[in-house]
Amino acid sequence: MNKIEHIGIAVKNMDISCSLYEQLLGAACYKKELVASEGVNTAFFKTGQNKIELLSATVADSPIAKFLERKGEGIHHIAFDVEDIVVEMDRLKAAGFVLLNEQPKRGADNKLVCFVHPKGTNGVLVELCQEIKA
Ligand SMILES: CC[C@H](C(=O)O)C(=O)SCCNC(=O)CCNC(=O)[C@H](O)C(C)(C)COP(=O)(O)OP(=O)(O)OC[C@H]1O[C@@H](n2cnc3c(N)ncnc32)[C@H](O)[C@@H]1OP(=O)(O)O
Ligand SMILES: [Co+2]
Repeated sequence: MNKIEHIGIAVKNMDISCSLYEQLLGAACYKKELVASEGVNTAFFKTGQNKIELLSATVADSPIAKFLERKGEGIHHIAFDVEDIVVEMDRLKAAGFVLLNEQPKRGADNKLVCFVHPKGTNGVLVELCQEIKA
């Protein structure tokens, strides 16, 4: 795991939260992206080496919608940057962690991603991110 790639924050209203985080961080959102496969709209902010990812739900039956229903707005996941996501997935599987997708899947911001079940990480949803090189 190279570094924290982003911290994912679940929000109810993307426009309101984007304005709030632009004020809070003193930085404009540099990318907004729909990830239909996850039922999310995302908005990214750069904070030095790391990023903040705001996530709002586009469909009722989606991870973010369910999270908001259960827990309300707040930190949803921590994403780590990895060199080779398949190598890391194999390492974590061998170590007994439960992966939520068998194969890397397309995430936002030009990444391949995989999620680790929070049950095995002290209740923290962890995401692995590998940059898709041109
Ligand atoms: C990929 C695009 C973008 C990117 O960065 O590129 C994203 O980050 S998209 C982010 C949204 N997508 C995901 O989160 C995919 C992975 N998540 C899942 O597969 C599910 O959300 C899962 C399996 C974590 C939970 O789904 P489930 O249907 O089981 O939800 P429940 O509400 O029944 O919860 C079960 C159990 O898990 C706890 N839980 C749920 N979400 C979280 C969370 N974010 N952090 C910590 N714990 C979480 C929930 O509290 C329940 O625990 P229990 O003890 O049973 O109450
Ligand atoms: Co994420």
